[in-house]
Amino acid sequence: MTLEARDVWFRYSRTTPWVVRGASLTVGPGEVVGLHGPSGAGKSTLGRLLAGHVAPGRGTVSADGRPPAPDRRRGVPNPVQLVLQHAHLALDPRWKIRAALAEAGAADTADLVPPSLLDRFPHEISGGEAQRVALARALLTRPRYLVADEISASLDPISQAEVWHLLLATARADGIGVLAVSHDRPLLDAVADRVLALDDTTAVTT
Ligand SMILES: Nc1ncnc2c1ncn2[C@@H]1O[C@H](COP(=O)(O)OP(=O)(O)OP(=O)(O)O)[C@@H](O)[C@H]1O
Repeated sequence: MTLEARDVWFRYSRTTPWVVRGASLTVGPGEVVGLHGPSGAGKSTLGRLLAGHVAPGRGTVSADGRPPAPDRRRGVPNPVQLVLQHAHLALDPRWKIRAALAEAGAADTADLVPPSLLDRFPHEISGGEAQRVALARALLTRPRYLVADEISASLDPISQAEVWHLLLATARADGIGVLAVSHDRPLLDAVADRVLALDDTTAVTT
């Protein structure tokens, strides 16, 4: 039972260079793996591949042995959820927070989102609060794995700590495997069980 990329290659079109070149990594249930590397090395692209938002040109991606994808026929969400840096962009500006969470099947959000936020629109909450909502929405789908791509890069230190506390406490309690993508090596050292480097030429190394 793992989230796994095996010798994955990806390019955005047939005429452009490969941006992920033979990357392999695993994330186990309840494990927090950091992914670090220079700008443009392909970290976000690898995160999108692991969440099934794009398909590899070569190699395979699997979550507990299956391609990461929602089962729409049965109404089962994607077991791999992706949370990104700019949370406001992930929230529909026309929907109040309560509705955004309800769409994710949220019955009880009390532990994840302060009730005072529920009747506000996304433009009426801060960046840190929006990231908390985006994270809550992903967690409420009860994922097996979560790819957290620079989720705290735009936040002040207090909001950053709150978002990571929420994520790590839930991941530990529910056995969710986390791939934490960041430029911030000290952050990864603080939150991850192990940190991998995606260098700008080839694959993931420890
Ligand atoms: N939608 C896209 N279409 C074409 N090329 C893209 C697209 N998204 C990313 N790229 C290119 O793919 C390469 C890898 O980008 P990616 O965002 O995965 O790197 P990264 O390691 O996450 O970078 P950063 O740390 O700066 O966010 C870059 O050269 C980028 O310009």
